Amino acid sequence: MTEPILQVRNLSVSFPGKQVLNQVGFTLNRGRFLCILGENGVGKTTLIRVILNQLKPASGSVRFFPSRRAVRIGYVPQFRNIDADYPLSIKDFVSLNLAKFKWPWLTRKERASVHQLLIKTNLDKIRNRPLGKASGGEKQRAYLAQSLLDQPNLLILDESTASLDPVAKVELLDVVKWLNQSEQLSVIFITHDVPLARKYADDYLLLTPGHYQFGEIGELENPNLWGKRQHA
Ligand SMILES: Nc1ncnc2c1ncn2[C@@H]1O[C@H](COP(=O)(O)OP(=O)(O)OP(=O)(O)O)[C@@H](O)[C@H]1O
Repeated sequence: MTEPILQVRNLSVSFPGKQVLNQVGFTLNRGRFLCILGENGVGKTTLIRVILNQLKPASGSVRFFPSRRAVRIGYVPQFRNIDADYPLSIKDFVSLNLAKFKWPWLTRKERASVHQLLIKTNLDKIRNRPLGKASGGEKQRAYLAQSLLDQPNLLILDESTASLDPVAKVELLDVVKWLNQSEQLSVIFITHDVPLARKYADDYLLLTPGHYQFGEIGELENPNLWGKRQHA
């Protein structure tokens, strides 16, 4: 086992009239791929918001190792469609997050790092295509490339494969898994897709109302994520 990068302990979150997370705890070790599973409304996004320090928990703690400063977090959101007439090329979209305070153009070093990211995410051949004309999977890989610009060591994918077709899901997650293994990138992947979690994750955190399970993915019994909703 490697050392931890993130440790969550006894985390509870309540909204008016509703407890969402109850004493949740888990450890993400460096270079591990963790998937967070759970039915709609159980608190997956809430947990991520606490980890990103956007929400204060009622109790419990979130610790980063060796320090908060040493952990750079990349975030890939849920798929959002982009208008077909969105004009920026894939390359320019990926470069958007570079802080261009002084010069509007990219330095040689910045161009090289964007170039590398386009190769890593299999977008280099279509780098000049307008993002609006790209497929759903290509758009999502462009978000992934953009999130990698700051060289994160923790990547959070927030239902990023939802609404992609099976081939596009695999293309995205193959890149993430390759980065996870070759660069020791730690990954948190929120998904409803249990087979996909089994294919890519090392560890799982299953949130259920009032409870949770955490362990290695091989120990996960088939959760009925939809049972409650279907019978409600
Ligand atoms: N700011 C808020 N104020 C009040 N209730 C909230 C707030 N944020 C989230 N909730 C509620 O907390 C619960 C958990 O929401 P959350 O978005 O974390 O669930 P989730 O597991 O990510 O769901 P999904 O799979 O549908 O995205 C939901 O019932 C939601 O309505």
